Amino acid sequence: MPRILALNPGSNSLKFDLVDASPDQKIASEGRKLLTGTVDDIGKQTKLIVQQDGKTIAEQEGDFKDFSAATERVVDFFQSHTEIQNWKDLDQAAVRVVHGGDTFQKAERYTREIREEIERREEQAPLHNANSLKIIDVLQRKSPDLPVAVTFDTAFHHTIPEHAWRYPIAREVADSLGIRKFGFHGLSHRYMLEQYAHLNNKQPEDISIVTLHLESGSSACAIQNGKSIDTSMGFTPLEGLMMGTRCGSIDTAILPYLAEKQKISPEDALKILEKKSGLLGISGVSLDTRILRKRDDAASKLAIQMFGYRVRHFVGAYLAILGEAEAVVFGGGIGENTPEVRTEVTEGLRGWGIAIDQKKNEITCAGDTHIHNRYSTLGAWVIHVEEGMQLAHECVRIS
Ligand SMILES: Nc1ncnc2c1ncn2[C@@H]1O[C@H](COP(=O)(O)OP(=O)(O)O)[C@@H](O)[C@H]1O
Ligand SMILES: CC(=O)OP(=O)(O)O
Ligand SMILES: [Mg+2]
Repeated sequence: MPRILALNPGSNSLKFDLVDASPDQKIASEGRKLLTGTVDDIGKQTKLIVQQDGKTIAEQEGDFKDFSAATERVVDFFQSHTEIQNWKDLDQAAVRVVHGGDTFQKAERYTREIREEIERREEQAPLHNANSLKIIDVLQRKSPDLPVAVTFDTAFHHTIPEHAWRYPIAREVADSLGIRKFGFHGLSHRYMLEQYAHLNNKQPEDISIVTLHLESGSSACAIQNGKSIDTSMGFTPLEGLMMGTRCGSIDTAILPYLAEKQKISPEDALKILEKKSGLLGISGVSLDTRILRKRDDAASKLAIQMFGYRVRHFVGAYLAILGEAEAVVFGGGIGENTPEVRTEVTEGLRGWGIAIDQKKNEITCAGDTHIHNRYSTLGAWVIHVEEGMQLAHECVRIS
């Protein structure tokens, strides 16, 4: 089986997985994850952590000032731990790219032309696209013969119909500037769909569900008959749900008002919405629900309550858009590990038929499971999203 190093630059972290994946496998979870690792809080003095079968096998402190420095250390780790992984046995690197616009519908072999497309979208994904290129540059410098493939968050959403991807703003202006909804986190929404179908012995094309990718960056997706028909992120990954540091959807008139009143540029005003808002901005403490859920102060409680409220708002909208749906699926660091958020979301959906088994909801489950009880007519599931396995799955087919 081809051995793939999957690299996933998030807004805040670099995640990586070493995966054996077969071009014949039907879904990502059929692959085998050999190692997994993260460098969290890039830009700070932080740690590279590598795990094998749930056990930490390496922990290295360092100054990971950017994604290039983090990737260097990841490659160094693999090249120096030949007992775990002989670098020469590696068949491919698979790199997540957040913004591929409407150009890409599947994974691609990395080329100069692909690089230009990624660069063209940098402005619209300022926390992401440039970092994918930094990763690729380091890989190509340190290992020039290693084939590199890329896959795009936007690809899964190319099925969204025009009435949903078009913003209700002047057509000529929007079309001349390419302003439209693209949607992101496609790897994760596709993973949740295919895993849900697998667990329920169904084909993805027979599934209509709402998937929720909830972590530092968060988004919801309405999936009808196996296709994305709407998603909460838009032209950029700022729209939609409240996130770790991003505000999500707000009145657009706030941006110029903020700039004028604070005597700052629109770019600096945007930075407040991108980096100083969300869970961090409301709690004043942290973007991390692991910290917030243990705190008793009103601001931390409000942050979690608002986060859940806004997720519920989108779930309600997407159930209405779908007309018929069989489940709501929670995934991502927050979706998988924060029962308070799942309660906040599902309590309000009792009228739609969701009935939760509170015990199941409280325990952090290791595997994928449903958290509804037997009276529930709408399912509620927690699926542990493996974006790295999905990356490997999508890229192995082009090698
Ligand atoms: N065990 C946990 N308990 C509660 N919240 C968690 C846990 N793990 C992760 N989270 C939440 O998920 C966020 C990070 O998610 P993570 O999956 O590491 O990805 P990313 O950096 O891509 O957003 C954290 O900031 C925190 O809010
Ligand atoms: C698109 C996006 O916001 O990605 P992430 O959640 O990995 O930062
Ligand atoms: Mg992420």
